[in-house]
Amino acid sequence: MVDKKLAGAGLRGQSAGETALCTVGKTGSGLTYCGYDVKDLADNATFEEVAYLLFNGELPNTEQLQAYKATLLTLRDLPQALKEVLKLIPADAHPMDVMRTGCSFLGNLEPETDFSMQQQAANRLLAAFPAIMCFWYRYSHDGVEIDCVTDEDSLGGHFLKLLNGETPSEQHRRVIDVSLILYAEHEFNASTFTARVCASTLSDMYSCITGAIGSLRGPLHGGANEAAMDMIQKFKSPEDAKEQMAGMLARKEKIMGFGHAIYRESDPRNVIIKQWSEKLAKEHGDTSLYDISVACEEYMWDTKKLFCNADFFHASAYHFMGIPTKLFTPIFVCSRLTGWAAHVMEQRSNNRIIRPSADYIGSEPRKVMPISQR
Ligand SMILES: CC(=O)SCCNC(=O)CCNC(=O)[C@H](O)C(C)(C)COP(=O)(O)OP(=O)(O)OC[C@H]1O[C@@H](n2cnc3c(N)ncnc32)[C@H](O)[C@@H]1OP(=O)(O)O
Ligand SMILES: O=C([O-])CC(=O)C(=O)O
Repeated sequence: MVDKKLAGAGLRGQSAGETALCTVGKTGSGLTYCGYDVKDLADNATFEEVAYLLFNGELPNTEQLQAYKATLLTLRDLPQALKEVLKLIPADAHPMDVMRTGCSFLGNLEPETDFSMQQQAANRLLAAFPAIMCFWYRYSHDGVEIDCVTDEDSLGGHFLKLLNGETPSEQHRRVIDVSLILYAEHEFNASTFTARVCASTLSDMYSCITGAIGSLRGPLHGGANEAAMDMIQKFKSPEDAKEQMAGMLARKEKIMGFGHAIYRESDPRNVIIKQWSEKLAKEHGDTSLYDISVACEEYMWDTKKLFCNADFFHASAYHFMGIPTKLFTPIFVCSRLTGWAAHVMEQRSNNRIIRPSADYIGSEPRKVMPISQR
């Protein structure tokens, strides 16, 4: 993994602090959580183990994992007042706005009044996010008030069961788990940095996470998985994809799901989710969307040396699992909450308010003229 040459706008290449949580573009496949390669974790761990790792710095043993999952299990249901708020949000609302409101409102009901409650607040959001997303979605789209408690052992399985009302297959449970692992943490990305800036003012956990959701929402960040889906669905065939992408590039449009602020040659998460997308395509019985995605990948590399980031093959993978496109970025929230909260805790453990300087490019000093003379 070669480092991208980093310089210029967007604070690129400037260190904005220290972290023990993650490296991006440095060693191994290019992404590590607390020293573990993301591929190793995706192959050999579950999302709950990764959440525990990010919060504690070490992977859990069997007893610790069982205890952690048992804690999360008790925190999955939503307070009635939050359900009532979610019922007020219309079906055409942006689901990331729903997540933002859900997070913020829970912070009103169960505020983090003291930093000794930080792990509790993080656990609560981790356990409740799938229900916040699915309760709103099923109520606003199908008029169904779902039960927010399921017998699914994992958070990924819990989400799929809340969404579909039926027990997910082993393969779907595994894919969603891998996806949650891949999205969990990524150093000082825009949304995590938002959370850390907020934490540096000694604000509460819910405010930090609400702000981070707002940053993740944009199509240059987490919103790209949804935008990639909208794009590939418009392509009729691999040949059509290449033709249309040529037009987009000629018009200087950004191709969503490609490129990265740090990686230069590849995003290590892509190869993992791409393999799962291929498996799911075969299970689905129609591989055309996967074939179109592969054509996009080849075309972008051949013409622009741009590679798929984590978001691109997530689009087809989620689609093959029957997940509505509008829920793609909220799933990212359910996962990245672990990284965000771990960064908030790390910031608090050695805090100085984050307050950079700016290069002034405005007017020279001048006097206020009376309004009648302007
Ligand atoms: C999980 C995540 O958040 S991963 C990121 C998800 N976001 C996307 O997929 C959105 C599409 N991608 C992008 O907009 C960008 O690649 C970003 C925001 C991810 C990174 O931005 P930067 O670090 O500024 O990109 P970078 O410096 O590599 O850009 C180099 C050139 O490639 C172009 N470029 C980069 N990505 C793309 C793209 N996806 N489509 C078309 N052109 C692109 C840039 O416009 C730039 O061209 P220029 O020099 O003529 O201005
Ligand atoms: O690191 C970034 O800039 C964006 C990204 O891939 C992530 O947050 O997962």
